Amino acid sequence: MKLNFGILGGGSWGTTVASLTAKKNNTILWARNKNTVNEINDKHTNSKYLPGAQLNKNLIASNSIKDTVKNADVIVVGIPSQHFREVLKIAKPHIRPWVPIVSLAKGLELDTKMRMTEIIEEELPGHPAGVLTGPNLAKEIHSGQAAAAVIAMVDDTIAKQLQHSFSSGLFRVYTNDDVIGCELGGALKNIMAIATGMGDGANAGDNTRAALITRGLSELTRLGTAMGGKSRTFSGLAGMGDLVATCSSSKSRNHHVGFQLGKGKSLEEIIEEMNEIAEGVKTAKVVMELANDYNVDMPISHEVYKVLYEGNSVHDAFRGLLKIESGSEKEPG
Ligand SMILES: NC(=O)C1=CN([C@@H]2O[C@H](COP(=O)(O)OP(=O)(O)OC[C@H]3O[C@@H](n4cnc5c(N)ncnc54)[C@H](O)[C@@H]3O)[C@@H](O)[C@H]2O)C=CC1
Ligand SMILES: O=C(CO)COP(=O)(O)O
Repeated sequence: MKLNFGILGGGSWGTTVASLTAKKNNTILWARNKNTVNEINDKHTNSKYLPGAQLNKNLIASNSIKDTVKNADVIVVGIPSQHFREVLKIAKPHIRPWVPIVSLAKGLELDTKMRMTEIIEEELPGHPAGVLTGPNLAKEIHSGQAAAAVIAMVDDTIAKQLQHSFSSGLFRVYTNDDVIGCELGGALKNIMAIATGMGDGANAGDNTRAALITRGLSELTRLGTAMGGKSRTFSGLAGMGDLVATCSSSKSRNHHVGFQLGKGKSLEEIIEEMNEIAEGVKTAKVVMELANDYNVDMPISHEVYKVLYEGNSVHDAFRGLLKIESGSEKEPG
């Protein structure tokens, strides 16, 4: 069945998902920048966020949130986490009742520590809220490389319908009913990508990267399960899958931030030079508070936090991690 998709956010991931859904659904993409809207409609490109990528010709872009959402059967939100709520509030009066809302964002709200589906439930009670997540580096999807994702919704019937609507050719979508686990997997792995980026930038080596990914997985599983996620989710696409892709890819913006820190640049310089969002920078702050709230040990995230916000160097971070006594792999930590 052909659905009407209303997608909010004309950055690299919102545009990519819109181009995918436009293959077999009616899709309108809202971007706040008029030039981006005109470029997508006239040339089928978004050169600011996806240089060189050719978008599906059926994709329509709009500068009006109202026109984007008013007839939509599904709303997809590709706005970075710290601005997610403000855009949802503007869209809210124009969204039809009971329409499912799917988040693409991989972060947590700073002031409230909330996940994006919690924000959806708070702002739009009664609307089924879900997340599309997994190892999905936008630029690879545009170059026609295969990828797998997860649509997580509590309601399995809606999840299956959306699975069909989001799937296309080389983009394979699985379902999961663990919204909390899937959402946390996506948000927490960004901090680990900063950590492996730091190691790569400082030439720490492949063994170090593997150790960080593996211990990072147990760290994010520990917090994720304490917060209500299912441990199995963290070994799936939304957990280990995304962790491996992001922690080992120079295409990841979070890895890029870590890499540049490893090369000795300051966070301010790195952010200044970037055109895109690296969610892990802000998520690291929220995660320190959550680790405290849930009494969970998060040594890697803590070292990343100290480099980002307390003036520690990347070498201090590695020294800090090496000082921690190695436990047993049999224990959950
Ligand atoms: N790019 C990727 O490969 C993937 C990104 N994600 C997630 O998707 C979310 C969106 O990221 P990207 O599209 O990559 O970011 P981006 O940095 O490419 O673009 C961000 C978009 O949000 C818009 N935006 C920012 N602040 C806004 C505001 N206050 N009001 C309205 N629009 C605003 C910008 O204009 C831009 O269109 C993030 O949470 C990211 O972690 C998830 C999977 C893959
Ligand atoms: O989440 C992503 C791929 O799955 C994108 O990662 P970055 O935001 O680090 O580029």
